Amino acid sequence: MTPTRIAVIGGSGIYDIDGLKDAKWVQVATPWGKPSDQILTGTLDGVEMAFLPRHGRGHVHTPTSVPYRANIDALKRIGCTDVISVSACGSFREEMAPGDFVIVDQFIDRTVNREKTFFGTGCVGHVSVAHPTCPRLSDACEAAARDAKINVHRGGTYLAMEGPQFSTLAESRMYRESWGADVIGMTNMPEAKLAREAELCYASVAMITDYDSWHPDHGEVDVTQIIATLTGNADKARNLVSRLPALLGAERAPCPHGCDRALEYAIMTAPEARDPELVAKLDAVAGRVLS
Ligand SMILES: CSC[C@H]1O[C@H](OP(=O)(O)O)[C@H](O)[C@@H]1O
Ligand SMILES: Nc1ncnc2[nH]cnc12
Repeated sequence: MTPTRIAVIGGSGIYDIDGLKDAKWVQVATPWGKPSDQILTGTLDGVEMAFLPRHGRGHVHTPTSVPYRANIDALKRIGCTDVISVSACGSFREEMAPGDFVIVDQFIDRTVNREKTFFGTGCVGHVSVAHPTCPRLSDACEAAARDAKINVHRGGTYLAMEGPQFSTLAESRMYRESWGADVIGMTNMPEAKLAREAELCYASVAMITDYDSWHPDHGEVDVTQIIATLTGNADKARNLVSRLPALLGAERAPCPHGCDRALEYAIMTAPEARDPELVAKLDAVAGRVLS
């Protein structure tokens, strides 16, 4: 058993969490640049917690400019073991209504303008993301949502788009009808891929704010409508997060799905061919297998 440290990455509308004991905002330096903001650390029910606002306090970063690699490195560097992403999303399903939460289990990555890996020339690694979210952590998120009386759907495919503009009507219909996506957002990729490379368990809680633009009765999505739904969603998300420490516990057994061992056989580059500079940058993310 090893100590649990739960990280929460807060999306649009969620810039802090309440109730942390010994709460302190800390700056974490990383070889991948500055994270989106300082990280709020503390304990909740005796479990170590870390909260990072994805867009920064004041919502400074666009979905494209979020420093995804620095964020995941920083969380790993301070000892986080589990990462829960809480994000605002549009829905492609009538039954996934604004105000509902979806515990996402698959992604379609349509982002094109982001750094998506910690690896590179001189240290090549390939991890599997066939199952990009952690079932154990997703179980805890689902249980927390049910305890908090949130209308929650287990499982769903999240289409990650580049943004920052919302989709055209033709794209919205294609994602829904041909591609089978359930929800749409702009940030869970490459975050989930990077969490896997960093051997972190990752779960995604999608908070539905709108029906994107496909729904004949709801017209096109706009930010005013999203913000109106976000306020209620943010309170529900805080309630969900407050229940996680009791469900996950202060000590954790190795992940039964292997998230914490994702790099075991992933690195292809022969030790003598590795770039020492890149290997040094990978100290937090891949130190377990590189040192
Ligand atoms: C405020 S609407 C669009 C914006 O909201 C979502 O952000 P996050 O995933 O961080 O909650 C969506 O992905 C867009 O970035
Ligand atoms: N419809 C939508 N498309 C993309 N990102 C979103 N975030 C919230 N609603 C969204």
